[in-house]
Amino acid sequence: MAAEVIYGKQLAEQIRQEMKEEVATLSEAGIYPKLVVVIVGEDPASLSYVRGKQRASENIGMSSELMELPEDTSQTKLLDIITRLNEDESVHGILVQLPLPEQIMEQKVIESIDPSKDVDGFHPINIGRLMTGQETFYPCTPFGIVVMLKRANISIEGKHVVIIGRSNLVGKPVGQLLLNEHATVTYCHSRTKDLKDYTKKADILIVAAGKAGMISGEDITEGTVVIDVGVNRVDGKLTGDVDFDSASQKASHITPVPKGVGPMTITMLLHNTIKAAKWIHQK
Ligand SMILES: Nc1nc(=O)c2c([nH]1)NC[C@@H]1CN(c3ccc(C(=O)N[C@@H](CCC(=O)O)C(=O)O)cc3)C=[N+]21
Repeated sequence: MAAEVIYGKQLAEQIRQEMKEEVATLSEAGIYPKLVVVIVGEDPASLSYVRGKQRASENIGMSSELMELPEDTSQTKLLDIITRLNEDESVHGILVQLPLPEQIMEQKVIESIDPSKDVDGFHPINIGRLMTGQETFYPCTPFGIVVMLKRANISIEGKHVVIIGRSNLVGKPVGQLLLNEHATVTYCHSRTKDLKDYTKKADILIVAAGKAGMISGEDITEGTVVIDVGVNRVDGKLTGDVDFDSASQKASHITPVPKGVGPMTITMLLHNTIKAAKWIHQK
């Protein structure tokens, strides 16, 4: 049986339509959610992502500013800029595009962002809140995955979720979010022995390893839900970590790359920015 393809892109458009209305309502109340995206250097992939974020913000009527800094920007300079953005009351969300050039310590930058403007959900305070089951900004890709599962009517409670990848950006937080949703979670990674023993036992398999085509149909059992978080460029083309053609023969549901998780990530960034704007005005 061929899998049902979950098009994140379609879901994202639906959700963005809802958010567009919310932004309009907020603006009637004098609240104008604003996101600032900071990018250091000119990596073409990073530039293309941040342009996607800009476009998405504009499409829902949200104000979004892009700050492009030169590749050789010092850490001090970047931290100064973040301090100013933290203090600027017209700015609700701050996103510093990762990765950063090597003269800048990523963790230092992440921790300098005011947790109440950390729409990426990467600040240790927000990670801690996620771990303790509190309301906070959830990291966009993990959050997008959960919303996608829910909108596709896939139940999470009691399911065995197997995650491949343990990054701070995706693997670790997606496991935590799904644990909060009452899943049983197994983390696998590059040092896991006999990986296939785990992937075969998954009800929901989340592949966020950054290795093109590392999972194929023979690694899964019939009826598995397969979420592909890979963003790999192979011969200039964007491909996931899952071999779609073989995996979709066995999966019950599968997400494509592109048009799968990626558009949901951007949508949750917009969601978090709106949430930030509402929070600030509640204080
Ligand atoms: N501080 C920070 N926050 C991030 O959220 C962040 C980051 N840094 N660094 C890089 C990664 C990557 N990322 C993507 C978001 C959307 C798509 C996306 O929308 N992709 C489209 C296609 C885009 C294309 O064709 O190039 C799709 O999958 O259909 C991809 C990748 C966010 N990231």
